Amino acid sequence: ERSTSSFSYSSYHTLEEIYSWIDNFVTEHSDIVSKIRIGHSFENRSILVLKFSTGGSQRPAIWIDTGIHSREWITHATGIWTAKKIVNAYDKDHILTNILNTMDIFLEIVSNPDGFAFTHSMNRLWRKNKSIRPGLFCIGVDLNRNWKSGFGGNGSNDNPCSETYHGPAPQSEPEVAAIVKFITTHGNIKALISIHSYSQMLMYPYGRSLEPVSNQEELYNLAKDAVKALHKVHGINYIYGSISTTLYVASGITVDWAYDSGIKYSFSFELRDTGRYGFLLPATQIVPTAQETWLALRTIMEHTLNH
Ligand SMILES: O=C(CO)C[C@@H](Cc1ccccc1)C(=O)O
Ligand SMILES: [Zn+2]
Repeated sequence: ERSTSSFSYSSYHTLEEIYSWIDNFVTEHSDIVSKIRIGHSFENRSILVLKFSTGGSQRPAIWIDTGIHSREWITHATGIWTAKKIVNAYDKDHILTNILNTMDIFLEIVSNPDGFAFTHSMNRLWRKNKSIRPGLFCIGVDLNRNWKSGFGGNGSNDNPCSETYHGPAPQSEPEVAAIVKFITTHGNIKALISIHSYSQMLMYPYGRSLEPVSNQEELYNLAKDAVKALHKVHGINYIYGSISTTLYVASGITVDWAYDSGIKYSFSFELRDTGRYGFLLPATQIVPTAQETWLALRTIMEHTLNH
């Protein structure tokens, strides 16, 4: 369709529908949003990032990614709703306006396009990307285990048939390499937020070890404030803490790499629910989930702006 006005923010969408929404959205809000192609997937789909900017150049920025695990459909849907919220809130919500008057926001909605297409066509519960390699008879690498930091450690698997297969080498996957290249080249990313589902958790590094990060106290208190803001909207409870102590040890993960690259405000969300529907969260919960998540995101972005 020609415009986003007929797009339903309370439904799940296919890859094609999301990519055409992105084009319409950028056209309709070209004063504040632009589209950047940061690379391509294993099956040669474009990897797209939305840039929200009110001026300047190379401003300090916030990175948000959703959909790195393709079956976590609530995360892409939340990313789309959040994009719309940002353009609607600018000049109306004073906290978001302050953020965007100083910082840029980068949002990658479909971080694993091949896996996402596969969840629509063949296997709704597919998690990994779709890379194949000679001699291996299982498909896909877990894109949340393919990062350099702690690569190959506990909580990742060297078996290509495993759901947490880390791949042959750090950043071996084009979907990960594209983000690393973008963030490293940009050089001024101050916060990274990688969004998963489900479990209702807000976590920070490290995943690879139980060792606390240097600013653990600050991240703990920020997570507490963010979770409190989230709870106010629909009464949903989140737990929070470091990944390894709150969930389990996981190595080669996005937020450990970000933190070790100097991004001191690195967080991972696990959105709704706690297991009743799991990855099959009903579409009726998309908007409520996105609304509450926005308050937590804004809290983290505001803190980043002020520190
Ligand atoms: O996706 C998950 C649910 O599908 C759980 C996530 C938990 C996690 C999230 C962020 C960092 C490390 C682990 C995972 O194992 O990669
Ligand atoms: Zn996940």
